[in-house]
Amino acid sequence: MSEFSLIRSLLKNRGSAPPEVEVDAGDDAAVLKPARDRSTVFTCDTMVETVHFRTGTMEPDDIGWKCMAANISDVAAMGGTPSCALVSLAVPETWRGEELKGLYAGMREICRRFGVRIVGGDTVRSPEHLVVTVALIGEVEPDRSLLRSHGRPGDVVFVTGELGASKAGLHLLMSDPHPELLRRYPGLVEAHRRPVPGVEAGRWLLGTGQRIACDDVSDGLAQEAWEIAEASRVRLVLEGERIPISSETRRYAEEVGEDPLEWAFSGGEDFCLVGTVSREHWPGLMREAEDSGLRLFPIGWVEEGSPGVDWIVDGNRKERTRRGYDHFTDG
Ligand SMILES: Nc1ncnc2c1ncn2[C@@H]1O[C@H](COP(=O)(O)OP(=O)(O)OP(=O)(O)O)[C@@H](O)[C@H]1O
Ligand SMILES: Cc1ncc(C[n+]2csc(CCOP(=O)(O)O)c2C)c(N)n1
Ligand SMILES: [Mg+2]
Ligand SMILES: [Mg+2]
Ligand SMILES: [Mg+2]
Repeated sequence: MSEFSLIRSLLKNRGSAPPEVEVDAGDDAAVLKPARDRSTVFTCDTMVETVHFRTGTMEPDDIGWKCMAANISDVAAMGGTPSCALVSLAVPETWRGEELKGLYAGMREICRRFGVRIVGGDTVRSPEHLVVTVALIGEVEPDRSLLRSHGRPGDVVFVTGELGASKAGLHLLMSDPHPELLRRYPGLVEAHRRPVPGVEAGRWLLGTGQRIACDDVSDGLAQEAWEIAEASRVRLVLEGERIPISSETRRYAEEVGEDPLEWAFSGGEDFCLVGTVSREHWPGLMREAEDSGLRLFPIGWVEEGSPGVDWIVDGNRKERTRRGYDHFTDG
C-alpha cells in the first residue's frame, strides 16, 4: 500500500467534523476555531515499540487506544476537556496495512468515547520500530487549571483510582503466560492495554472551585508525588497501607512473589489522577465525589519541609526515592 492510500484509509470513518474544526485533515495543516472564553490545553506523548509495547504485550488496537489515552490523561490532569488530535506514525516494514488499520480502530474507539477528533498527522518510514506520537489539544476555563504547584502544607493527598494493576498486567504479559493465566486475571491485562483517562474526575475536581494540585500517574505514584512536591515546594507523606490496590493485583503479586505496594508506587501507566486539597474541604469533597459516582482515596498529607516524598510502611517513615519510570535509567 502506498503512503497516500494508507493515509486515506486511516482517515476514513471519522464521521463529520465538529464546528470548532475550520479546516480538517487533508490540507497543509488543520485550522481550529478556539471556543470563546476558553484557554487551550496542548500536550504530546509518544509510544515506541520495545519501550512502551511489544508484540506480545499489546495488540495494534490497544497501542492506538493507549497512546491516545496517555495524551487525554494529561489534559484530564489539567482539568480540561480534550478536543482535537494530530497523529504522527513512523512505520517500519514489519508494520503495514491491516495492523495500522487496527491501530487506528483503537484510536477511533477512544476518540469516540472522549469526543476527540483526529484532524491530521504525519506518516513516515522508520528503519526498525513503530513510533506513534499524538499531539492533543483540549480546552479549559481560563486561569482555573489544576496545577502541580497548588499543593500547600496541611493538604490531604488523594488518588482517583487503584494503582499497580497496569504494572501487574505488564508483568503477566511479559511472562509468556499460559492462556489459562490470562483468563484468571482479565482486569490486569485490561488495565495495561486499555487504561481509561480520568477526564470526568479532572472536570469534576475543577468544577469544585477549590485549590487543587493534580498530576496523572504515568511514571508511577512516587514520581508524580515528587513532581507535585517540587512544584509546590512542600513535602508529601504517603501512607503505604492506604494506597488502593485491587484484589486482583494483590492475588497476582502473591502468586508470582512480588510486592504489590512497590508496583503501586513505581509501576506507572495507571493514568488515574493524584492530587492534594485542603484538609478543611476534604470531608465535603469526598462526600460530594461519592454522590457523583467518583471515588477519591485519601493516601497521605502535605507538610512544610524540603521538597520531596516520605512514605510510611509498617509504621516506619522514610524518604521515598522517586523511582518511577525514567526513560534514561530504566529498560
Ligand atoms: N523535549 C521536550 N521539549 C520541551 N518540553 C518538554 C520536552 N519533554 C518534556 N517537556 C515538558 O516537560 C514537562 C514534563 O514532561 P513529562 O513528559 O515528564 O510529563 P508528562 O507528559 O505528564 O509525563 P509522561 O510523559 O511520563 O506521561 C511537560 O510540561 C512537558 O511539556
Ligand atoms: C514492553 C514494555 N516495557 C516496559 C513498559 C513500562 N513503561 C514503559 S514507558 C513507561 C512510563 C510511561 O511512559 P512515558 O513516560 O513515555 O509517558 C512505563 C511504565 C511497557 N509499557 N512496555
Ligand atoms: Mg510526557
Ligand atoms: Mg502528566
Ligand atoms: Mg514519563
